[in-house]
Amino acid sequence: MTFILKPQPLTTEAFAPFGDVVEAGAKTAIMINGGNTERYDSLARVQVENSDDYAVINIFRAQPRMTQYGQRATDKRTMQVEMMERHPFGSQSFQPLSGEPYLVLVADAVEHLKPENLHLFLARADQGINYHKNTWHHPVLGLNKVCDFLVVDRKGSGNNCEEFYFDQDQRIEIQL
Ligand SMILES: NC(=O)N[C@@H](O)C(=O)O
Ligand code: NI
Repeated sequence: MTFILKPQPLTTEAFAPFGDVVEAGAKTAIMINGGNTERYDSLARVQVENSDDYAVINIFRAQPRMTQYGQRATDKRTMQVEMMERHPFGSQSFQPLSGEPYLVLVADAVEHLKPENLHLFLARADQGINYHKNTWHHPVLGLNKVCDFLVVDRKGSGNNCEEFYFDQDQRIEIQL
């Protein structure tokens, strides 16, 4: 039996158990620079675990996964979900740079993931996300074309990436 995942719109409220939505207008702006600029302040915090950890700024260039999984006869686009990961020592944020929507797949904070623990969101091109420390998520999911993301996450000692693989006989599909 295949477990089908359909995306819901990304909103601050729906995503709150997993992290923050980083978008202008999510909060009232502070006028700065003599009224020239709106500052949407502290939309998210960079979480690091240890005193000698530090935050880094990266760019991820993500290949579109849905296209990689080809087109069905019904012209639905599909992708199989095989694994999830989490970062126990820090948050991880993704801000799209390519003007494209993208998918965000997260899961409830349980140790043995089941398909029903998964939650799929469709993010607009003007919405970023910040996974809180230890939030289960799928590696970045570009949608329509190669997409760049500005990524802020934690650097430091220890293994900051824990993976969970679903049983091979458990087929889980994203369908659009
Ligand atoms: N591995 C890595 O840096 N990327 C993942 O953490 C991801 O969420 O895409
Ligand atoms: Ni990650």
